[in-house]
Amino acid sequence: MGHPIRQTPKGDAPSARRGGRRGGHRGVRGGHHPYANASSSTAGTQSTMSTVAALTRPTLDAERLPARADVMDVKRLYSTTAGEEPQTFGSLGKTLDPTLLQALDKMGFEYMSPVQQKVLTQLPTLTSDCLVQAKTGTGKTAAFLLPSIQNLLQGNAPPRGKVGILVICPTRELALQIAKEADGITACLPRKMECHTAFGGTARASNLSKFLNGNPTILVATPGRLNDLLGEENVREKFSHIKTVVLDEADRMLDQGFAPDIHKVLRNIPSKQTDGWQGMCFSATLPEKVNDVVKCVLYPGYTSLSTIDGNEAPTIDRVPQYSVIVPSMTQMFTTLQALIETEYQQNPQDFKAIVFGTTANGVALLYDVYKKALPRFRMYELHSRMNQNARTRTTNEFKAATSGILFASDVVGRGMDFPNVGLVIQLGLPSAAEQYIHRVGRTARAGKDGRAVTVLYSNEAFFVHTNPSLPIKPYPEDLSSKAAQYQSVINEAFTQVEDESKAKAYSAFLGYNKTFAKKLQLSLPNLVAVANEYSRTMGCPEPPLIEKRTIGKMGLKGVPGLNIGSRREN
Ligand SMILES: Nc1ncnc2c1ncn2[C@@H]1O[C@H](COP(=O)(O)OP(=O)(O)OP(=O)(O)O)[C@@H](O)[C@H]1O
Repeated sequence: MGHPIRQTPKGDAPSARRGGRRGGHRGVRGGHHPYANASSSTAGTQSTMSTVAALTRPTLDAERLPARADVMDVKRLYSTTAGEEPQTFGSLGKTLDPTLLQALDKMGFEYMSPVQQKVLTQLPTLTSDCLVQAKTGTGKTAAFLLPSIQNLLQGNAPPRGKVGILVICPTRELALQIAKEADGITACLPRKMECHTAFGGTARASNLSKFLNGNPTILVATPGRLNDLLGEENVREKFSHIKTVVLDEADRMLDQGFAPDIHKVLRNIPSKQTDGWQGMCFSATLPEKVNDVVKCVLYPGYTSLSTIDGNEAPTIDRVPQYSVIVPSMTQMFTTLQALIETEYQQNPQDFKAIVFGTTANGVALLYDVYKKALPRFRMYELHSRMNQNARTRTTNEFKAATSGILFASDVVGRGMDFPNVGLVIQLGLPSAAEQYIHRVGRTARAGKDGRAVTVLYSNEAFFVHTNPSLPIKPYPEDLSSKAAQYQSVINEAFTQVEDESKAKAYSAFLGYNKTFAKKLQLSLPNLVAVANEYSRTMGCPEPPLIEKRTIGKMGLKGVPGLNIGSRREN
């Protein structure tokens, strides 16, 4: 990964709580904290400086200001099924600093969500280690930021220039989103608490220098760039007074893909055993196996909190979930078109949807074709083949959009909060139930309603049967005849899509499905036959060329039906 450590500008606010409680049940360093005790003259100076900073960086400030929540919806949402009203943050008494309460009020956070209430009232202390599970979109971000920030405010702030809270999360987009929420929560402190981000994709040097020369009390980072930076001695020194380490999307951060990176990070910051920092792990999905691996950040005896009943699927109850099973690859694109049209006709007002594809190149192709086939919608694409600027721009645009369709890969499958998405479509086999659940969670957030539809071809249909706890029902309408009517529209759209885009999608399709060939009950020649059917559906007269080396890497050497050759020479 490549990219920035970015400094967060934000405004300062008037009042401060003096002194404050001292927390910590084990060896947390105490000491003066710079946020709650600013004298009025210091606070005044800071305030003026921040105002200047804010004025000179208006765009950045606007980008990072959290939107106000819809209080009425949230009150209904956070009520218990027994009809009990949720508690307000104000009812917590002295648990939270008045400046944090003031900021929450500004953000429109009046009532605690169930996970926030559990964390703030049921943890033995705000610095206790915890493993926390709560459904998607129910406010886990504030649930880990509030106690960790409060801890700094009650006498445990690190010295100036040092990192106090490290949040590690899987994607760049999520890092920015978490940082924005941290900015919101700390917006009313008398003295600015800087939140920096570190993630791949943009200039390293300038951002590193901002981090080193700044005062990054909070750092939100993705593991790759964080490790890259931790290779530098002066960066490691910044972590000498770390108080809290949060793993957001903990099951993802500790799975095979990320775990080595996390372990490397942990080797480069003070040891938990000797330093006693607080560990917090949060996710909507915490499969059993996570319990074996969380010990790298949590002490034995850590507190487990969950807002999900034992056998319940961690998807939001308000989301009706459907599957559409398509008999063959040839109907995939027409069925998606019919589905979008049908859903739109049912809910035309502010139609805002996300369509997840299985691979980045597959998503790019979907975007290319539906831009032509569904011109009435504003289309967006978001995947790892785009540069970071384009990714950030699209993220911000789609967050702000009242309607439109985002074609996305899993870079935004977890954690991302796109307000008012009313429909999530998944096209192709989700790699695991957890991935399915997180994608569904991009809708019905913060009290809003939503629907989710998964479109699978027949060999992929096992996904529904092998995950019986997921409340997926057959789609209430047979879309086949409607789909057939869109054949010419799709064919025409494909004539306008570049061959290169088709070839990349074809290759990605082969690579992705090869890893699931057994589950799909496809022999390798049959897998290639399905991929070739996919390419014919895209209007390719013959299967796109695929390099010998790529075939070898995919483990498809010698499999009949492939068109071996180099696209570059042609
Ligand atoms: N107490 C609250 N009152 C009003 N809105 C809230 C409250 N807490 C969180 N929100 C809003 O709810 C939305 C979802 O919150 P958040 O992104 O933290 O959910 P999450 O549980 O982390 O979701 P995911 O599992 O997808 O990561 C955000 O827009 C957030 O600003």
